Amino acid sequence: MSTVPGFLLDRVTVTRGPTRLLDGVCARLPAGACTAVVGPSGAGKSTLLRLLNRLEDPSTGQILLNSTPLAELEVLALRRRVGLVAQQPVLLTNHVAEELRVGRAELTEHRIQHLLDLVGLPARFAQRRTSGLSGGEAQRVCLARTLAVEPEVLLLDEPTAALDAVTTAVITEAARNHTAAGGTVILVSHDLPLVRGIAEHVLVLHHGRLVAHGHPDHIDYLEAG
Ligand SMILES: Nc1ncnc2c1ncn2[C@@H]1O[C@H](COP(=O)(O)OP(=O)(O)OP(=O)(O)O)[C@@H](O)[C@H]1O
Repeated sequence: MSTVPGFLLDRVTVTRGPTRLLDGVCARLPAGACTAVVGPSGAGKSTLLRLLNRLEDPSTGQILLNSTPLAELEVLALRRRVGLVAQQPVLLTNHVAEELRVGRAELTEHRIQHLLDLVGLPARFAQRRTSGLSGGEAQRVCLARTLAVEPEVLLLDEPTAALDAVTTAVITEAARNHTAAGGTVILVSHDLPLVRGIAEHVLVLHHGRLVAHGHPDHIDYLEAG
């Protein structure tokens, strides 16, 4: 097998009972770029994303990261390299500063201030209780918590769905900054203007199958949106 930077999906199938959520998907998700995964509801987009940090495993086929099978990597170590920002923010602690230290206990005050700044939250938010945050603020804290671990890959699962314009702009900027710094972004989104704005590469799924891939300018699915 040749060395392929980024993820390589090799005939990946995911079955649940009689249902094929993904069906023989072969794809490359290049390192250092933003790849968007698009397609209609139920196409298997979130399932694909969840495979990339092993929240799920393929039923058959395999996934390689920089030519190493994910199955050979220790799961927690993989999740530090491949950070997920989910559609619904899930906060795990009572205070924002504590939340940012979930994956990196030694985070300094200075670094916490920097992370809050990156996600457009004022410094005083470090002392805020997580229970009082708005949906957009909670999503930005989740993004900061993921960035705190400095993952090489950022998985964004519908991160801007039903959020305010400021939060959407912050997440878009974070995705751009991540690839500009050499990192990899995999974005699942129904927001086709967002996809056109930040993705260099698009995968189109339909009924669990990869039906098109390439540059956003050459993807009919984006034109229809
Ligand atoms: N555990 C499961 N058992 C059976 N079917 C499942 C299971 N998990 C997901 N599905 C189904 O698999 C299909 C793919 O789900 P997935 O969440 O990956 O789609 P999606 O493309 O992300 O959809 P959306 O855009 O609506 O979020 C859906 O039809 C879903 O209902």
